[in-house]
Amino acid sequence: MTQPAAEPHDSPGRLWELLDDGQRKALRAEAELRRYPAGTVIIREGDRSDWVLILMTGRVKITSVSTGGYDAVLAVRDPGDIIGEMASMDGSLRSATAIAVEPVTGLWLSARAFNSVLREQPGISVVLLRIITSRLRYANSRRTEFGDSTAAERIAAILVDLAERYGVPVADGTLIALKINQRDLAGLASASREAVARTLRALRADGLLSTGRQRLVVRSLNDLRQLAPDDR
Ligand SMILES: Nc1ncnc2c1ncn2[C@@H]1O[C@@H]2COP(=O)(O)O[C@H]2[C@H]1O
Repeated sequence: MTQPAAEPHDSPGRLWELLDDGQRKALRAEAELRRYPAGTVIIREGDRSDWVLILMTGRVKITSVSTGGYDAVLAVRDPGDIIGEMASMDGSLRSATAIAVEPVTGLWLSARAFNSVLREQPGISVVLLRIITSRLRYANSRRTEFGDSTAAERIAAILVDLAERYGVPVADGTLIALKINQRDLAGLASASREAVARTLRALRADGLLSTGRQRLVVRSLNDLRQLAPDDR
């Protein structure tokens, strides 16, 4: 799989890429390398556990049980990102579930070791703060952008985001190089599965998208952008 594109929405970037050599060395000194096969539930929502994983290879999807009772995808985390920092920093239960979409390797640190490195290297905390601030900004913008939008517009916005982050040029457009199903799209767009199926059908009919088994090709990113809510 190709390297992910930079995150949209002015993200500061991924933790590992933002650290200097000394900061990386301090984390590495306290870490164990752990591996998780594709499909592993690495973190389970509601569990009481406290450790972090800095992803070195493989992607992870972050899901949370929605009011409808199914798992809604909140985000996809890429190599360089950290997961598990929330419970490790505030001692609360795990806020979401993290599932390996691909085989994952990462640097694992207990919360105690992680917090002690943060105390020794306050620069890492500053980077983390920037990342968490950007996540809140993104959540806020999603709420306002998505507030008045239709399900079809939200789905279009999510497809644009995914194509920008994970797009690989192919003969007929931009392939979203990420295993994602209609249920995942529904979670990301806060839409029903029926709305996703209907919207994908309409986009296919309009020649904006082609779909196969877990294969999505955006045929015209510009046209799709026109359908997404305005202030993206
Ligand atoms: N909205 C989100 N965007 C990205 N990552 C998240 C989001 N919500 C939760 N997570 C990650 O999922 C993890 C679940 O365990 P924690 O609550 O310890 O820490 C959480 C974060 O690392």
